[in-house]
Amino acid sequence: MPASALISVQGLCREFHRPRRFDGPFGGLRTLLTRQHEVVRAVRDVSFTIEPGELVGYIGPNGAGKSTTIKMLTGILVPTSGSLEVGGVLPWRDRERNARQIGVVFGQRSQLWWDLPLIESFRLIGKLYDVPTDRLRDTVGHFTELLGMADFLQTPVRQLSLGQRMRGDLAAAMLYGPKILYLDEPTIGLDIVAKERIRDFIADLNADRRTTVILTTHDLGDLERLTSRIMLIDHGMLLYDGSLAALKHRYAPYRELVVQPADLESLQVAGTTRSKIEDGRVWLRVDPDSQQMAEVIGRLMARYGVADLAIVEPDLGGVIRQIYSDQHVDVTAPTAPAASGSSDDPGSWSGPGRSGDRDASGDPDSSGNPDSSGGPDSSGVRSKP
Ligand SMILES: Nc1ncnc2c1ncn2[C@@H]1O[C@H](COP(=O)(O)OP(=O)(O)OP(=O)(O)O)[C@@H](O)[C@H]1O
Repeated sequence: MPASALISVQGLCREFHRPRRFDGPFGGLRTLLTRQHEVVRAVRDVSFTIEPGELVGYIGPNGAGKSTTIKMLTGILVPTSGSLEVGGVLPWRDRERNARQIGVVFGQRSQLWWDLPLIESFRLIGKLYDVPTDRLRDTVGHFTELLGMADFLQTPVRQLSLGQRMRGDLAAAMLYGPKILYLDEPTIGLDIVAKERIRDFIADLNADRRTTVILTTHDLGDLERLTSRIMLIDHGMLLYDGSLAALKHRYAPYRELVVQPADLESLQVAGTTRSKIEDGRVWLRVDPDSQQMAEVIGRLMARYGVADLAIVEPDLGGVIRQIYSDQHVDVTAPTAPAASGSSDDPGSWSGPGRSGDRDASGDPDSSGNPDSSGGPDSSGVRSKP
């Protein structure tokens, strides 16, 4: 692990065993009688390191393995194999020490006391984490201002709106000054104003306190606003680790000019291809590596009367949709020979490789299988090149 890394994950695997379900007329009965199990490889041979102060977007479609990874990082789940270290601690072995250095916010669940006023939850958390009274008061005051919580500090948590509760959860997770913040869908279900407030708060924490943030989200606005590094997981495998800009460039290596010309039909501009015509406007695709945008615009303006013109960045939503829909992987056994991936700089793409240390361990999670060790992944996988 690099000497400077705060989080180091090597060959991390996590499997779950679940009953095999049969379809068809007697499927239910067969499921019940056969009691066969299948192995779900929720996380397969994932490796990465995160430096102090990074703000990383951990993304992937539903069921990709994001929450399972976060649960291992927070010590809730024991890895089937591989190794992970967070601030010098093995999270699943030393959960208490790990808990002191991390804050966790799950968008769908609250960590606050449901029946207590929000401020009382804060006080309790301060006590649990031995925060000196003065410091707690200052921190609560500061967060109350930043997150606009003054109006509902005395309100029982069960009466808070989703946006208010989320602000409370975020503040609670940071009251004791953890160096790492795990955020699982922190803006889910919020209106645009509430989202912005939460994003600003996260950005400030990262900038002012150098809090390391690992953000799991399906909201592309969160990614655009907050993250420069993206780790993309699908079917349990880390497929991409690199900058957001490189990801866009790989999948949408073009810019678009949106033009409202006087004469729609005759518009032909050298160095561009038409990608769309809608509402009297034409979308012209330009490859910025081979064409100077200024020259293309110059050619366009010289020949045509143009009422309106805009330059459009590649749409991250389209990029991500394309990546997700390109994956063809079966997450469950049986297995087939592996294909290997390759890397790109600055972002790297990877397929499955060999897992790291075998480290089969006991498992507090009822759905896990203590006997299942990971080991080299031999699943049939087609991954991004
Ligand atoms: N306790 C469990 N028992 C059995 N299978 C599980 C368990 N937890 C997760 N899985 C399976 O592991 C895989 C990864 O799930 P995980 O919750 O990590 O995905 P995710 O990327 O967080 O998805 P989402 O975006 O929908 O929250 C899925 O196939 C899921 O069904």
